[in-house]
Amino acid sequence: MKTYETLVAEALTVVPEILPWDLQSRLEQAPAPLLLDVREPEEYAAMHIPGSLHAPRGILEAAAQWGFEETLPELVRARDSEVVVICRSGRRSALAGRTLVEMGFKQVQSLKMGVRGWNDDGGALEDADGNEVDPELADEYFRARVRPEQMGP
Ligand SMILES: O=S(=O)([O-])[S-]
Repeated sequence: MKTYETLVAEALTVVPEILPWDLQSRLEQAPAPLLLDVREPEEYAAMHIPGSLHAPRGILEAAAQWGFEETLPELVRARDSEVVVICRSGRRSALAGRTLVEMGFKQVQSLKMGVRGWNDDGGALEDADGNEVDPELADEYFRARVRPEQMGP
């Protein structure tokens, strides 16, 4: 049996990470990498990095291939170029990144610390209407809320 942590650690052996401040500088150079947010729809709607494409992990494989209702042409076309996968804290993005690597994507990176780290580093976030999100509200939104019964025996 593998734990969540083990699965993420294994994924990170094939998916390099990029730090938020390095992504900020990377975005200043052309061509910019494709930013792919794989969080759930309500998470993306609440706040995301401006310009990021959204493909929840649950539909990632179909989004990354031609011929499906979920196909995202921009993502399929990025197979040979840089893709930075994004989630809240950098775990789901590692797992999703591994899937993309297995599907033949050549330059996949995972945003270390996710949108949470991006916000901590002063990166801009916007909501579903394109309004800028207050960094302090974002900080509160990203705070982990693990209930006692979720901690296990
Ligand atoms: O999976 S996660 O890093 O977004 S909490």
